[in-house]
Amino acid sequence: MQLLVNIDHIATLRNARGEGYPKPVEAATVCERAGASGIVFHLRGDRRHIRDEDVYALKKSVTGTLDFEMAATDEMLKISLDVDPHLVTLVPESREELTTEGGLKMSTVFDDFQERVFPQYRKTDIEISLFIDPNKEDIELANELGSDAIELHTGTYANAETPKEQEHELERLKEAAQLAHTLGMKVNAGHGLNLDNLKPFVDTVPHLHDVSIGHALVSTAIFKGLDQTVRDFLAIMNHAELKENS
Ligand SMILES: CC(=O)[C@@H](O)[C@H](O)COP(=O)(O)O
Ligand SMILES: NCC(=O)COP(=O)(O)O
Repeated sequence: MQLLVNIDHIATLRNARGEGYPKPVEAATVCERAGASGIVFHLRGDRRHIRDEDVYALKKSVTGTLDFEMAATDEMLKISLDVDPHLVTLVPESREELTTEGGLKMSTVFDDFQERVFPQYRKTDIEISLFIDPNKEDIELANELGSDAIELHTGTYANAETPKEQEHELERLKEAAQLAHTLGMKVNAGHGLNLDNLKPFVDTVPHLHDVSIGHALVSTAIFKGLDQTVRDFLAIMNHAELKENS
């Protein structure tokens, strides 16, 4: 299981004053030195946080996995093909949302992805991951498309208000991970994970490959420092992995 740190909100802070700091690329270096296996960024159509120049700077400096999250627009396809990250994670996106609000509706995007999107990446080594909700139909359609990976949207779990709801969401995520793994896809996950909800998640959900964490990690880092915070998230993930392998 790998921790990929999403550094979008380092850019949010940088953009708040336009002084050029903190630099996402410097944050990425600290995260990798602290043990993160890679970096995620979401280049939004409205460029509200990460900007094109950040993407190219990250491509130069990140040594581990570089995960380019994006909506599957022609503009983003072109940039991602030029940048050549290890992984693209396709997500739904709307300008009005504060953050990604749900997974891709695979039945809606299937034909377009099959005809326009997948063929362009299939000429490259870039792996494709689809950000989807933990349900059978979306996972099966992701597999039918030939996706390398899915990223399970953990937001509903993260926002669960009662232990019962949380348990229900964990069960859905567990079944979804098992199905995707059985079908031969990598299982990634992320959205809304924090130091409180990460442990039950990694203790319950099997076959996790990349777990991407951003907003809560960057927020915690304000108090604890980025290096220590990455180590604290990693400790939870490594402990779960040791338990699984023992
Ligand atoms: C796909 C996902 O769950 C998040 O990474 C989200 O895309 C982050 O975007 P924001 O940083 O704009 O919330
Ligand atoms: N893909 C999910 C991600 O990169 C991080 O999401 P969040 O922790 O910022 O909600």
